[in-house]
Order: sequence, then C-alpha cells, then structure tokens
Amino acid sequence: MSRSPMVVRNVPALRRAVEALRARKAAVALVPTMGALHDGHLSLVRLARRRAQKVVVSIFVNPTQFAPTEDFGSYPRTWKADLAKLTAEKVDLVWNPDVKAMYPDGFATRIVPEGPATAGLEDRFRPHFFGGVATVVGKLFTQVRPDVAIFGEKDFQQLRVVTQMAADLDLGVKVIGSRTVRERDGLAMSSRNVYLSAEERQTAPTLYRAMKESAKRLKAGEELEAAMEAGRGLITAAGFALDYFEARHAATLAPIASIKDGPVRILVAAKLGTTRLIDNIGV
Ligand SMILES: Nc1ncnc2c1ncn2[C@@H]1O[C@H](COP(=O)(O)OP(=O)(O)OP(=O)(O)O)[C@@H](O)[C@H]1O
Ligand SMILES: CC(C)(CO)[C@@H](O)C(=O)[O-]
Ligand code: BAL
Repeated sequence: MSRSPMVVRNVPALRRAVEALRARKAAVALVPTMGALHDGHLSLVRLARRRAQKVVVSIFVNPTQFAPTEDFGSYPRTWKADLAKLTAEKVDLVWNPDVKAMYPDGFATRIVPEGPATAGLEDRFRPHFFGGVATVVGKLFTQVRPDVAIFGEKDFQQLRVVTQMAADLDLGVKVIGSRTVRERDGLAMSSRNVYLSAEERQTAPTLYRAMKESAKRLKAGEELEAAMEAGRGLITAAGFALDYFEARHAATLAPIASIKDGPVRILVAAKLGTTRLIDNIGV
C-alpha cells in the first residue's frame, strides 16, 4: 500500500515541505485543482510526474473566482476520496489551505489579466472569473515556486490567461497544457458533471458532438459562420441555454473570420438546467 502524501495547510509549513522536496535540486511540478478529483485531474498528475521528480497538488476551492450567484457553497468537496486518489498516484505533497490561510484578514491585492486571451468567452459571462483565477494562481506559484505547472486544456482560455500571467510577471514557471480527458461518449470530465440529472447526463455529450460537427464542416470548406451555426443549432435543439459557441485563433484566442486565419479552436459554454458546462476542441 502507498503512503499518504504529506498534507500542509499553512504557508510556513508549505515552504518547509517544498524546501525538503527540493533537496538535491529536484524539479517540482504543481497541479492546481479545486478537488473533487476525476481522471482528468489524474492525467495532469501523471504528466506532472513525467516533467518533474516531485509533484505537488493543490486543492483549494477559490472563493474569489465565483460570483455570489454561483456555486461556491455547493461545489463538490470530496476530501477523503481525493486523498486516496493522490496516494495511489504517489503524489509528494498536497497543499490544502483554508480560505483564511490563502486570504488572511486585510488581504487587498488582485491580479487583473488583460489582453486578447481575456477578451470575451468566459470573461463575458463570468467577468469576476479571471481576476480570481489569476490572483490565486499567482499566489500558488509564489507559494510553491514550482518549475512547471500543469493545467487542463478543458479550461482552454484559463490555460492561455495563466500562461500569459506567468510570462508577464516573470514568475519563472513553465506552464504546460494537458489534453482533455473525456467519458466514453465524448463528455469532457468535469467536477460539475455530478450536478447533472440522469436525463441531462444523456444530453450532455451533445456539446462535443456539436463541436465535432462544426469542425467537420469547417474542414470541408464550409463558410465559418454557417459551420458554427450548425453546431449552435444542435446545442439549442438539445435543450441547452447557450452562452457562446465560437471559433477563435488557437494560440491568441483572437476572433477569426475564416479557417485560413487559424489554427482554429472551437470553444463552447452552455447551461443544461442549472449546470454550466464548458468544452473546446481543435479543428
Ligand atoms: N477532463 C479534463 N481533462 C483534463 N484536464 C482537466 C479536465 N477537467 C479539469 N481539468 C483540469 O484540472 C484542473 C483543475 O480543474 P478543476 O478542479 O476546476 O476541475 P474541473 O473538473 O474543471 O471542475 P469544474 O467543474 O469546476 O470546471 C484545471 O487545470 C482543469 O483544466
Ligand atoms: C486553476 C484553478 C485551480 C484556480 O482556482 C481553478 O480555476 C481550476 O481548478 O481550474
Ligand atoms: N475549472 C474552472 C474552475 C471554475 O469553473 O471555477
């Protein structure tokens, strides 16, 4: 049986633990998460293991990236199961601060990302989101000081925003993206999938099918707006309330007018009942 990873809950203990991991100049990888771990998260942990000798996973449901109307209170928290999974993956250290440890009384600083990666998409529907993510990821990077950090492509715009922030602030962390892990029917794994009713779970893979349909049409030479409209039609016909379904430049996330402006990424966010799902694919 594997030994449980060391768990630390305050910054001084984290510093000491990371110092110990770094003995003999071992490279450290960080995998930031909000817990409720699934195979998508574990794929990030495995990539981290290939990129560094020591792996740190953070589990922190970050209040500053949730609007008051969103699901901070009900976000799934599955600590025991998470720790068992990280033990099986032989993770070296788990950073699990509470809100006070991350944001002590009097905390008053915020990192606000700007530029094309932040424009539109998630930012339009969750305007508080990237400020909260950049602030907490900036703190995670300066707390752990990892050599590399692994983020999922499932949150594609987040990956771009964090990459830009790490470069802009000279944080000395190499940000690495990891491909999206899907259920057999194409649905991207997500902690929020547990919110779906049995019926909604049947409908949910429509998002992936719709992106595939638009990608197929784009590759066949169909005009961009017509191809995207076909995907949107599938999603709304399945009963989703669509936030966005857009083709963007895969590297800059700038809007594009034609597939020739690519490489192209299709990104989607939509609500099924009260559950908001996001996903994306490359064309
Ligand atoms: N299916 C997946 N494949 C690969 N990476 C993933 C997948 N789902 C989440 N991740 C990545 O795991 C990291 C932590 O994400 P998080 O804890 O928010 O999980 P999540 O499943 O995305 O939850 P949520 O339902 O909140 O979106 C992020 O970098 C995210 O992109
Ligand atoms: C990167 C992150 C851990 C910051 O809270 C979160 O946004 C997530 O889980 O994707
Ligand atoms: N996976 C992104 C975290 C969030 O939606 O708050």
